[in-house]
Amino acid sequence: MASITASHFVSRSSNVCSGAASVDTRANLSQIGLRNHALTHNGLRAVNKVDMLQSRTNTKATAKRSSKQGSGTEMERPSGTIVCGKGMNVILVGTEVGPWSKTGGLGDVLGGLPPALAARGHRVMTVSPRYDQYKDAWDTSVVVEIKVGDKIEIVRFFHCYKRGVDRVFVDHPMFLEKVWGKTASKIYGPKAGQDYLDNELRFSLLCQAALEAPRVLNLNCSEYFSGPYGEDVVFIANDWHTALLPCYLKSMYQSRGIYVNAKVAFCIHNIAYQGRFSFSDFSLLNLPDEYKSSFDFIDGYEKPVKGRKINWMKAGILESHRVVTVSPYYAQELISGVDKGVELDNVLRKTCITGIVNGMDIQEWNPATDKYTDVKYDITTVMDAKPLLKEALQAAVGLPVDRKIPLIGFIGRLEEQKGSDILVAAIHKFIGLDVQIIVLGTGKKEFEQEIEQLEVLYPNKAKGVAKFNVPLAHMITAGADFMLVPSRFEPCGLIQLHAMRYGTVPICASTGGLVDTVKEGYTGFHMGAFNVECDVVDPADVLKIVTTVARALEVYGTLAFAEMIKNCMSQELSWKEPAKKWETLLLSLGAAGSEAGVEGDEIAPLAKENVAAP
Ligand SMILES: Nc1ncnc2c1ncn2[C@@H]1O[C@H](COP(=O)(O)OP(=O)(O)O[C@H]2O[C@H](CO)[C@@H](O)[C@H](O)[C@H]2O)[C@@H](O)[C@H]1O
Ligand SMILES: OC[C@H]1O[C@H](O[C@H]2[C@H](O)[C@@H](O)[C@@H](O[C@H]3[C@H](O)[C@@H](O)[C@@H](O)O[C@@H]3CO)O[C@@H]2CO)[C@H](O)[C@@H](O)[C@@H]1O
Repeated sequence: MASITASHFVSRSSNVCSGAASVDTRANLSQIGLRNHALTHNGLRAVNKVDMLQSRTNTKATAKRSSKQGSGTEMERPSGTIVCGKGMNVILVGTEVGPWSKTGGLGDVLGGLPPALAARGHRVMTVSPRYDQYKDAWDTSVVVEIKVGDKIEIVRFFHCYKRGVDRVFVDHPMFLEKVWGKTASKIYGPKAGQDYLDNELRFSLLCQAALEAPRVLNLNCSEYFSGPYGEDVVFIANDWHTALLPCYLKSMYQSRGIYVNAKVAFCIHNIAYQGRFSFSDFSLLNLPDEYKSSFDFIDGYEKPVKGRKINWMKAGILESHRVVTVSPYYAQELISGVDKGVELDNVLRKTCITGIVNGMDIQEWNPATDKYTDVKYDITTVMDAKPLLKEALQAAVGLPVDRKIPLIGFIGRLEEQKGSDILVAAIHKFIGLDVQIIVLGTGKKEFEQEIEQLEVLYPNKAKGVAKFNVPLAHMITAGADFMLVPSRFEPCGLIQLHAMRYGTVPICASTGGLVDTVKEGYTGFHMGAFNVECDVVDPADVLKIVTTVARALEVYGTLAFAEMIKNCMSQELSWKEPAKKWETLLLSLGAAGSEAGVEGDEIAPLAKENVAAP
């Protein structure tokens, strides 16, 4: 994408728009274009060879489900039992789902939000590619044929049930053969900045498979739900890779009386990646011509081709029933102008966009139980534990071990978005202070080389690790005193949430979700907003980092600093509140079968397992 080059720019939930409310622009169009390959009840041939899951059918659960659908007898509820199955059938679709596949925050969200929705009584499925031979996911033996480009592809579904969520994995060589063994780095292309040439076909296949999954998979792992999800579902499509889902929903299914009540919420995790391709590629998507206008896009850039293009994200925004992003402040930024809206600001102004701040996975990121750290702690023991964890971290990366020296961490994808280039320029200026810094990230080669140079220049003060290293990410989050987040733009940001839960005080740019989640002087230090042009390191931004780091170091070790650590740790940062907001939003779409999920004691065991703070 152009630089925040064409690219990139420019309360916890809010709606912003300047035009009419989100409208389903095609709801009344009668669709033609039946697919020209084998069709059965669902428009695709579902070959349900052996339904291995069927053997686990739970009749009690079936009865509960039936009562929800009004076709059975309401079961008597003994007091104290968990009541689920009154809520929605929610299907989240995405290219990453943590912990199975993750290159960054998208994987975290698809990992953490679904269990929190399940804990509110909804039946929840994720659909994502099977990039690896996941040990915990079984072959359902359910196979469907899907037309992708001009070929019929055979797709198999794998499945596991974890933390109240059906995790469905779409198995096809376009995913497994390319990515096998490299889930953290090769999902989108052979290396950072380089995409697979067939990404449009890969993600077309994902979207179509995701539309099949609720209808063809007979899932019976849950004690509370059984059978296929059916057609009364609401989809959450995530980022440009899933933008075809609402288009296929209408053109292939609703036009033929299938999924008539189904709805789609389209969630933007990062508007910098939009899926812009040659205009002629529209023919690869197998969509009726009347959809062309939703994809039609002209920019001034030459990549991937000069001039007129198709833009997947634009179509996702226009064809979905609701557009969401991952923080209210980012929602405002997106409609503020062409820079921050990355040329989709005008489209978003028309459709409306709602911002809901992400939560974080408080099971994976828990200082009291973290499997990657030697010393466990909570808010009562943090001041004793952190110096020990700092020493362990210093020793692990080869910096001089000294618990008194303030230590700054950085974790992130090394893309322009994250501002690692601005940070490196600032390090040259502040490294003379009494401070150490550890930078962890992977991404663009030039940025990886920059961070790796740090230890050459400042062997006793700085260390750059160009690896995707989850244990080290946890050690930095626990052992550092400060977490630097110098993002040019940041839709929400999870790094600062993880940091605060570990009592590591963020020093952050004032953009996107960083504005919504970090309070100056109370839970962190704000540097101000940075220049969003990605191809310049603005000296003014370098200065902002240097002066704010100096300001933070002055507070380090004082009573005020201890207070900030406690403020950080005493916050509710889990998915619990965001899940409520998502629930309200999804219910407002009126997907059939929707009822508010149950809350409190009745679902306590599930809720505890999924979202409650230990
Ligand atoms: N080298 C490395 N080793 C180990 N772990 C690493 C790592 N580099 C990154 N990570 C991990 O990846 C995740 C990054 O999450 P973020 O939300 O901060 O950013 P990202 O830009 O990827 O996500 C986008 O989507 C999310 C979700 O909506 C938004 O919060 C965000 O603003 C948006 O840009 C964290 O869990 C972090 O620990
Ligand atoms: O979870 C981390 C992020 O994952 C997604 O971003 C990926 C993006 O969607 C892909 O298209 C690709 O981006 C490359 C882009 O296509 C290419 O033209 C060039 O600009 O390089 C980009 C980086 O390689 O990879 C991205 C991950 O690195 C998701 O869309 C984001 O929201 C997440 O932040």
